[in-house]
Amino acid sequence: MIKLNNIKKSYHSKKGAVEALSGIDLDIKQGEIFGIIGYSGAGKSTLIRLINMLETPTAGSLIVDGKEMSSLSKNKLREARKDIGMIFQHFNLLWSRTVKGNISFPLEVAGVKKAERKKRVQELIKIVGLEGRENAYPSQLSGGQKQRVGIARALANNPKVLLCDEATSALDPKTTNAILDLLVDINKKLGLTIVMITHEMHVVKKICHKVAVLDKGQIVEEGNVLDVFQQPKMAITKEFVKQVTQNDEAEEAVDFVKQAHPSGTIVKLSFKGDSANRPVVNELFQQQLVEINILEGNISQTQNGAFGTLTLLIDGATHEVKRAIDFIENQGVGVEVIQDAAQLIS
Ligand SMILES: Nc1ncnc2c1ncn2[C@@H]1O[C@H](COP(=O)(O)OP(=O)(O)OP(=O)(O)O)[C@@H](O)[C@H]1O
Repeated sequence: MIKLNNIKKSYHSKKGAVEALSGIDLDIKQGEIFGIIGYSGAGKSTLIRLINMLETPTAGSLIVDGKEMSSLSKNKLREARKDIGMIFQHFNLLWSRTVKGNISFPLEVAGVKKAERKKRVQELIKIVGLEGRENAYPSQLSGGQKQRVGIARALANNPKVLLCDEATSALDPKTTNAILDLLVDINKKLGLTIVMITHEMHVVKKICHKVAVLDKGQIVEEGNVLDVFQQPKMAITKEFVKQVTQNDEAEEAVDFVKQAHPSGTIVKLSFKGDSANRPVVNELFQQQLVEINILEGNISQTQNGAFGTLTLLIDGATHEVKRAIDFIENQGVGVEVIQDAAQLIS
């Protein structure tokens, strides 16, 4: 649905040229929710604004729904943009228009007749859950409701792609989750391709199928969300993953146990997909060949399945500890030895 091939973008400022994007390749498939994560200044806004040609690339090819965007005439580009909706961090609503009026606006611009417009606005209000708020002005709405208006407006002309520019960054965690649930719902019901830029890994974890990590104008890592969470390769990706997996209190507890039980073996298990649902530890308990203490654990749900970690203190004869770890690994569970009292790794 969206293909970027060696896309570059430079800005010229008084201080000289700034290369915001230096050779981006991306292939976003129809119906995917694709997250692009990066810190401030990484080039996220530039990248997302390129997809609907609010910015023009300095070099490279950009194909959306089979069309090379940079070679379209003004009229053709206007047409192509109808297939690409966009929502923003600060909603960008028209403050003098009601909810109805805001949602109706892109339909008016597209020349849709009044009766049809009215019907479509009602449909959109239902999709985004704003029934009863049709006549309210933006100043009378909560942040979440404002973003719902933004979403309805972006969907008005039945786009194929929805671009989300830090769409939940101005919202509290509960409202963020409600808006993310709505986006997943829309993706499923309408088969819409969604591209989100964000600096929050929670957003990626909750709704994206794939993720690309943007750093200094380059994609440094990309993949299926579950794979990236379980095996982040680059240091920057590890930092982002920690945003949702790090539990400082649990780490302190593990440090305490390490000192208190220097003769125990501590292992961190990582579960992914199906292995997260297997009663591996229960089976070890039942075998009664080693002593097991659970030190910490967590599980997260992504659009590609569950992943989680469990830290165990295992005590017993060396060969039994080794057997227990082999057993765990044979169940498709990752094992990282944190304290190697049984000298498993020689
Ligand atoms: N219009 C512009 N003129 C000059 N430089 C620009 C312009 N827009 C962006 N830049 C520069 O390009 C780089 C990437 O900016 P961009 O806004 O795309 O990053 P970002 O990841 O979206 O960051 P943020 O989250 O802070 O908006 C930055 O160095 C920025 O200063």
